Amino acid sequence: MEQLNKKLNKIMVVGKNYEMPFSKGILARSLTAIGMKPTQSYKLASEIESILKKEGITSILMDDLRTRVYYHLLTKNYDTIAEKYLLWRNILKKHPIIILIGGASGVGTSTIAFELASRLGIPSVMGTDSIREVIRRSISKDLVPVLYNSSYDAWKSLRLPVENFGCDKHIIGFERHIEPVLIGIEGIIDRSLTEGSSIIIEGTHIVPGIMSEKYSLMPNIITIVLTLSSEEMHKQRFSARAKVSARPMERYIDNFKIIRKINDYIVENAKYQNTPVIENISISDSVNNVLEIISDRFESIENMDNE
Ligand SMILES: Nc1ncnc2c1ncn2[C@@H]1O[C@H](COP(=O)(O)OP(=O)(O)O)[C@@H](O)[C@H]1O
Ligand SMILES: O=C(O)[C@@H](COP(=O)(O)O)OP(=O)(O)O
Repeated sequence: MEQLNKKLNKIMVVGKNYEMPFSKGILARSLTAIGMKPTQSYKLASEIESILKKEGITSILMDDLRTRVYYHLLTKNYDTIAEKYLLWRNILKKHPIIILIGGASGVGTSTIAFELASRLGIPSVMGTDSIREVIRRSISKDLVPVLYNSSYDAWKSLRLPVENFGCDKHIIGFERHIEPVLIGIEGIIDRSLTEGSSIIIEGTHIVPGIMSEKYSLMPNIITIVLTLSSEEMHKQRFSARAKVSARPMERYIDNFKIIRKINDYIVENAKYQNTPVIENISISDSVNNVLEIISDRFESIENMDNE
């Protein structure tokens, strides 16, 4: 095998449970995640690859690769980045990180989730609309009709006449709609914690304060809410999405007032729960904001070891 790797000029990176070919892209993204400019990250990753090849290495342990990256950063005078790199790698290695990204339809939860996953090397991203689809298969429409609507038109399936609801019927519909989905979300979180694997769960069904309280006490479960204060910008996101997916914008524009109400409701809950709220105007600013929030949690995540 080693001979073959040499012939193919391939370097295998060996982790605890898996091995994969060395990728400059993956290494560069992990450096970008801690604040290095993409061009510098890629240059550094290329330098490390050249050194490994020059030394005739065909297989390297993940831990050894980390150490090499750390020292290479030091030799290039990236001292702060080197320390940050070590800290991030140690945290991600020792603890599963569960990132929950909530926000009304169209504010950008899936976009930010995928971007974050790529930067952090988190292998799983799960949309709450997919979780909802699974739950739909196990709960009949007759039993929970609101589950079969979208978040913004669930109110149409409320059984009692709408005037019987003291509160806002759209919000009651939304709350009833997300409730069964929470069972699935919590199941996935529990499974990830038991397996020790990191995951990002995103979608409109993530509402601060509505999930079981035990999760808010775990520092490695990080909830973030995205919003757009500008209604105009929010509307434009639906048309942008319609251009690249099979989701027509009309449905969302027709229900826009209710979607905005859901946005305000999620943001209000977030503020009440001290959950960070990010204005998702620029993708890179939003991602950097989330990365900062995660690194602010490092100390408490590390302390989990001592409890
Ligand atoms: N920060 C951003 N800047 C510009 N466009 C964005 C940004 N975030 C998301 N988008 C775009 O907006 C649309 C809706 O985003 P999406 O992630 O599908 O929303 P959600 O998952 O919250 O419904 C997509 O076309 C996406 O590419
Ligand atoms: O229920 C909802 O608000 C959206 C959630 O999906 P995102 O827009 O958040 O991806 O799903 P829909 O039923 O419109 O397919």
